[in-house]
Amino acid sequence: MTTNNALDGSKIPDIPSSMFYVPDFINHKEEADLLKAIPSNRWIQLQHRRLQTHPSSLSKSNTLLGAPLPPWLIDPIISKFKSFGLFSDSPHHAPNHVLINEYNPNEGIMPHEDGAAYYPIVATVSLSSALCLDIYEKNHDEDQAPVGSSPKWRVLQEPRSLLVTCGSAYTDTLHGISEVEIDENLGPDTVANWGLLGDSETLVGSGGKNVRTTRISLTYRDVLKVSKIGARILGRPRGQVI
Ligand SMILES: O=C(O)CCC(=O)C(=O)O
Ligand SMILES: [Fe+2]
Repeated sequence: MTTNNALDGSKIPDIPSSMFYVPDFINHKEEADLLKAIPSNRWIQLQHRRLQTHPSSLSKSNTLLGAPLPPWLIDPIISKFKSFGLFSDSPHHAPNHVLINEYNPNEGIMPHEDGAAYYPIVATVSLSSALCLDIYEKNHDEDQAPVGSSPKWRVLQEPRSLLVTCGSAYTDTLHGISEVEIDENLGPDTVANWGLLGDSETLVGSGGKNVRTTRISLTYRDVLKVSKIGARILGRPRGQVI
């Protein structure tokens, strides 16, 4: 991945190349504005979290119906990505799709990979609460984490932080969030991005525990296949699109 060196000091050590962690990527006001802008009528309730998709969910053939993202998902976040050179190598040179996940304490997501519908880079902005993202080495035979296996690495995502996953971290690992109320045993030897955290002192003060509150994540991606059918219906001259 090319960036304009802005992420040079943010690479998480030990994890396969590459994951980058940036604390305080957005400020408190930007966080509050985003939380207010998330529409309350777009949530889809899943068993262990709720989810919304912008501009829309992918079709069965992993195609996105081309449409702009809403302005509140573009500014300030995508503008900041540009200043880091993020997505400059991806086919559309910017993310075109955002999943918003909300987890209450005790909720999470099973170990999985994000897969081939997307260019292999995902940028995650966390809001409201910290929690640990667990990273597993992929079992190449089964394309899944061995049942009952424990994570090889843990990444603590603080509110307002950015986590970028690309390259073999995207293709050769799985990620998940455990269904616990408290992330425990957090310290320099157990948290891969410990040295990059914005506030490790509070964690030390609380005996290495993070008591979760409701956390929202915005995951930005570039969907490879985009259908221009919307533009065609609107009557653009033939031959101009696709
Ligand atoms: O909430 C997160 O940080 C991870 C979400 C995730 O893995 C996904 O939406 O694919
Ligand atoms: Fe994921």
